[in-house]
Amino acid sequence: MSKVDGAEVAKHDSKKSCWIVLDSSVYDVTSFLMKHPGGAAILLKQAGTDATREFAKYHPLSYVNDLPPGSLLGAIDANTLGNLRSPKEETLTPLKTSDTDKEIPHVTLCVTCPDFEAAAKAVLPRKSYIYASGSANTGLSIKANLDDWGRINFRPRVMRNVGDIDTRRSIFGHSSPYPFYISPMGTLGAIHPGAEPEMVRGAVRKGAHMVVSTASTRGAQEIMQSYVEEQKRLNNASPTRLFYQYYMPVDRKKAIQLMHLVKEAGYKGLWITVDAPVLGKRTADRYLQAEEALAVGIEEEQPSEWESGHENTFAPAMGGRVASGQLSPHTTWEDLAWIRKEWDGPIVLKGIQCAEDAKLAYDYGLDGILLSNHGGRQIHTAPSALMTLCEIRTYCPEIIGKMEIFVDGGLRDGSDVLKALCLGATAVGVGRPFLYALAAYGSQGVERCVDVLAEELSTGMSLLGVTSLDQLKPEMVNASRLLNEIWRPESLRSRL
Ligand code: HEM
Ligand SMILES: Cc1cc2nc3c(=O)[nH]c(=O)nc-3n(C[C@H](O)[C@H](O)[C@H](O)COP(=O)(O)O)c2cc1C
Repeated sequence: MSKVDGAEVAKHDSKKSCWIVLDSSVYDVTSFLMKHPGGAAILLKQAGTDATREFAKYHPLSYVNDLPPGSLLGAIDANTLGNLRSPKEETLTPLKTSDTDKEIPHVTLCVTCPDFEAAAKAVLPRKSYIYASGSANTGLSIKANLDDWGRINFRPRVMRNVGDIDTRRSIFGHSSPYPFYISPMGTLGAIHPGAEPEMVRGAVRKGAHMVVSTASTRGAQEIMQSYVEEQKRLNNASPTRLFYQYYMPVDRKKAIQLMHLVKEAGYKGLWITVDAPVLGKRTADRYLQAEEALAVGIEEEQPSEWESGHENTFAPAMGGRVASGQLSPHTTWEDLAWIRKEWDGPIVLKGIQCAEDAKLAYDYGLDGILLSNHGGRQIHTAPSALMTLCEIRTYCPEIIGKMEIFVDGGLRDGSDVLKALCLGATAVGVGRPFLYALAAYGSQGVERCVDVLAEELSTGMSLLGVTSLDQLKPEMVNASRLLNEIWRPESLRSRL
């Protein structure tokens, strides 16, 4: 293939013809513009330029293999790089760029989870902050997540010799110093240049478990490699284990390939996300996309084929990739049978939002469920995980203690973890606080965030009157407000 001149690439800078350079190769992405799950605007902004640096924030290089056949035009002529266009002017003022020389408080000044958000907001580009903080529709789901932790009160016991506190908890037999773990979050390359491996290093140093997202910037094997290296540095002393969050590829063969790859890499459990058959309406992202589209001269961006969730020509092609965030609207409970054949480790359904599905998951023999509404990013006016837990306590209490039950969404104080555990949860997932800590301080921030939560947790235990987590009981909390508001069947039944 002949070399392509930078001046020629620079000419193809519109939606009629859009070329970009990635890792010294020139690609014609014109036919891919409307198929790109991240939108056409971001590609058009890079049209005629070397997009390698921007691309690496979001994707592993292997993504180029998923471009339509014939997209590769050849290698860029290295002597003509100066003729390339520079990316279109950033018309949206970033909050600030992600350079590390920005003034942010010293990490020790972060003493609560919200402090990490303030620090992250100061360093993250606007697009990244919107991606992280965003939620669905009018924001009522995320509001319920945040509020409901405060709608349960403790019922502390006193004079109980609480000098010696043990906060340990196991997840599928893997002990951790804490009953909380880092939730899976995609595209961490847009949050910190070290992306997922940087988060992993912080987790390993503190012994916290972490669930890795299918939509990670770095591949599943590379992330596991960073885990192995950090463990080695610590003489394999860290109890941290990595689990894998699984967005099911639409194509069965690719779905199986991905599962095998994840298993071989050493992930300890599969957390299948079931609350995202299609992407929720991420309102703040939509405003931004519209602004970006206008800035590059597309009046209105149609939802990409992938986003619309209909028959989907793109997703199957992405299926076998190590890291790709595709959603399959076709998954049903029946799929669990073949998944079980391919994956012999623990399986958790992530995104259970009512007692009926919790019971079904139990009947289908799942190892665990995660009560979650995806951090308020999927369905509008979703129940909080605590509300769903109260529903389970009321309508199918028999499943509590028989399978591992996790909750996530809106946890911002370590002592709140105790409320979920009193009501029967195994552990709590924490998302954004870790993401913000990573954004502002890298792995050091992740460590600090673990410390903040752990200290609040341990203090909370002493003040509640317990010394170990197995002493927690439902009567140690007053959950009446949530219990009063749970769903009631129209015809009275006491069990599902
Ligand atoms: C060249 C081939 C490309 C392919 C096959 C591709 C594929 C994808 C896929 C599958 C997603 C969905 C989420 C995920 O898996 O992470 C996505 C999202 C995204 N992509 Fe690309 N992409 C390409 C190029 C680019 C380039 C050049 C950029 C930036 C310069 C970019 C920026 C983004 C962004 C910002 C998102 C949204 C991330 C999010 O909100 O989660 N992509 N892309
Ligand atoms: C920026 C961001 C990205 C996320 N990406 C994923 C993902 O790729 N897969 C997934 O199952 N959940 C994802 N989630 C949801 C989290 O796993 C978790 O359910 C949620 O963040 C918990 O709420 P919290 O952020 O309020 O703690 C994401 C959440 C955020 C904030």
